[in-house]
Amino acid sequence: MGTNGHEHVIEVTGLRRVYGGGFEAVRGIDFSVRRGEVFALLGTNGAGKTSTVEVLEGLAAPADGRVRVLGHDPYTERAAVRPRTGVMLQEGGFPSELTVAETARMWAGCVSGARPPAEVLALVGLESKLDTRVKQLSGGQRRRLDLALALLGDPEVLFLDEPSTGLDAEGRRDTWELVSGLRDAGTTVLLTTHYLEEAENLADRLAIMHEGRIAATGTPADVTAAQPSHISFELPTGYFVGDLPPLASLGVDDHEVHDRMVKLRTRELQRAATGLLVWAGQAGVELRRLDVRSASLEEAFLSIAKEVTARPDGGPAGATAPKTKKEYAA
Ligand SMILES: Nc1ncnc2c1ncn2[C@@H]1O[C@H](COP(=O)(O)OP(=O)(O)OP(=O)(O)O)[C@@H](O)[C@H]1O
Repeated sequence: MGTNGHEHVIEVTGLRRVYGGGFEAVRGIDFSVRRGEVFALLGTNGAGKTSTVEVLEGLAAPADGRVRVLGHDPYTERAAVRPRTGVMLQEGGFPSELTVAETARMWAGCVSGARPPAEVLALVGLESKLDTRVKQLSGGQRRRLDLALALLGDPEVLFLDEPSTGLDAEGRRDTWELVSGLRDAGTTVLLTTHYLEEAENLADRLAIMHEGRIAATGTPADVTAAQPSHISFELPTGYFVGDLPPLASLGVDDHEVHDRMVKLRTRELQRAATGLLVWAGQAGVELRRLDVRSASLEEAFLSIAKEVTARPDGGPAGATAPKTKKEYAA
């Protein structure tokens, strides 16, 4: 697709990434991100999110497949892509003796047409820490500094690897507001996160990665719609489950009963809830502790994660179990 109008500014086709020891961390994935969209990559630990984002950032070459950022190959055409993108790595490393203001000035020196450092530091709420040495910042404040530096070049595309890890609830909200504001101003954002609430709040579209593949993708609503909803209530006194209308006829997939609490799972929430309430109205009974709930992104995520654990080998599809990042670093 072209690079004007509603173009895809990030395009990933058949991407594979294989590490030195032969471990295939990314096993052929496809997705694209449109201009001005926030796209979230979610996944279990070791799913391959960072391995994917590093290729998009031009830090590593794919073993196979095609990746384009703003119409360019980010690895071989780094010079064309880098000035138009902002990158917040999972672990930013700064000289710890420099102050916040010095760090931002130093970074600005490496960016052509950089925004005034004080401006981006104010955007992330670090204006009162300008003279504080980096080593004296809290973990959350360092993440904010990371984000400020990613914004210095006023990027068209922003890569954020776990931007709110280590932030307190307020800091996380501030980051969400900042990212929403950037999106409203036309910035395309690709972020990885472990916070499902963050993806639900921020992402226009998302992909859930699992063992190097994309297990589910779409808008948060699309992804949750694929999961069953739940209805629970207490069986009225004197009634048995068999007294309820035939559950299959209400679109109920399965049910369980514990201590008179009935739990129904259905992909047709309205039909099931209506059938149940009409039955209760006609029978003249009250359904105590009634709870009707659509699936959440968390349920979608957990059901994908559960599929792994339920598999006979209980582990990743590859022959060798992946090592931790620390083991590789050792
Ligand atoms: N340098 C490396 N060499 C070999 N394997 C690696 C290397 N870095 C990561 N891996 C492996 O690749 C897989 C994917 O790692 P990656 O960091 O991309 O996952 P992630 O989804 O970002 O995980 P997390 O949520 O834990 O950050 C993991 O199994 C990891 O152990």
